[in-house]
Amino acid sequence: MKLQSYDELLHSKYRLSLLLFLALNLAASLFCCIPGTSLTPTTPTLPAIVIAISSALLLFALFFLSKRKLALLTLVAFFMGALWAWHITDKYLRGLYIDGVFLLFSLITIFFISAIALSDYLLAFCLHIAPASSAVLVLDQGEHRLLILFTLALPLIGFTLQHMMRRRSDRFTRQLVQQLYAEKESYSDLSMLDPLTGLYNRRGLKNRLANLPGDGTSNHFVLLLDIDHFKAYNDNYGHAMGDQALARVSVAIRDAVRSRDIVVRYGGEEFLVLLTNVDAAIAMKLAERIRQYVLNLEIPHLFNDRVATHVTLSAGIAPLNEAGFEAALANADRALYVAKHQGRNTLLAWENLSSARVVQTASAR
Ligand SMILES: Nc1nc2c(ncn2[C@@H]2O[C@H](COP(=O)(O)OP(=O)(O)OP(=O)(O)O)[C@@H](O)[C@H]2O)c(=O)[nH]1
Repeated sequence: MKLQSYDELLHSKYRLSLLLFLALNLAASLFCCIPGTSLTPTTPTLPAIVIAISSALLLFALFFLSKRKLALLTLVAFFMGALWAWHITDKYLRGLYIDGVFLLFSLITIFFISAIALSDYLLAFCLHIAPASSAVLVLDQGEHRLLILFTLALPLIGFTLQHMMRRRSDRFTRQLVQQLYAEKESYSDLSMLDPLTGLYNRRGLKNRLANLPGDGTSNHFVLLLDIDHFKAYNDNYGHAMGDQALARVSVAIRDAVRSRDIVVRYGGEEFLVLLTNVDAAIAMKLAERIRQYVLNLEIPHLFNDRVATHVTLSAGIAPLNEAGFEAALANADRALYVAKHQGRNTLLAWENLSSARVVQTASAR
């Protein structure tokens, strides 16, 4: 789950609470308005009618007009609470309910609506019950003060505690989602990197290829590089030294190209560089710079058979065109193959294969 979807979940919870709150207010106010359903045959009060109409209109608006988050709950809760207080006062002052049952019944109805719909929103909960509770306390004139206070205090304390617990668990869930998301990101980054060299692996290359910048007309080049006689290096200097040499060569390759070029450890001692948005001349210059940087490392390799006394590499380069990446890779591979056979420590362009012109041969042989 993304943080965004967690926020969407909270948003839909908010929306549902608002809908439920309005529906309960509508039902309760209709109960007060419809003749024969009320406790006494009096005409409906104006606030009850206003509650019914405004609840119905808001419900309609929320259902059909907007899916956006409208921060209405607190405002609507207070508005409805004030109307219910007015309704209770109006009815009570008509003198039909003098035994206190009406006040308690009204109070419990308001609490019921709040408890069902607003239990997650403490401010809205308090604002909804406050006007009616104050009205009931004033109208009762102290006759059932203890009973009313008990009816008020018990749910209020209960809901405050419940609200605090829910806030804690919401915070915890949000942190958890955030943490999981961050870990997922870093795992997916790690899975795209080669642990020895820190360069992209094939999975990383695939990912970068999928998000390659440019509009399709850009000039990209695939450069394939292979360390010369690396088996002999391993055999003579040991695998650990071989690893060190690979790491140093990787740094040299990375240093030789631009930050927008994509450097990949393509196989054991084979590297791939995707030179992006570059013309052929610059691509050749960058490729040659890699060859030179690796030579300049002066990693001793006395078994680099007739090539040099240091670690060297050979390279093939080919343009990435409409034929696609696999075709460019195959072309670069062919050029690399020929470069190896032409003596190694050599850079060969695929276009020059027919004439087998060596662009740069070993200057430091
Ligand atoms: N130390 C080390 N060696 C590796 C690693 N991956 C591949 N190799 C070695 O690289 C060597 C590649 O040898 P070959 O494919 O025969 O090629 P080469 O000896 O470089 O000869 P040419 O490519 O023809 O110049 C093998 O000995 C592999 O064991 C690695 O991660 N660490």
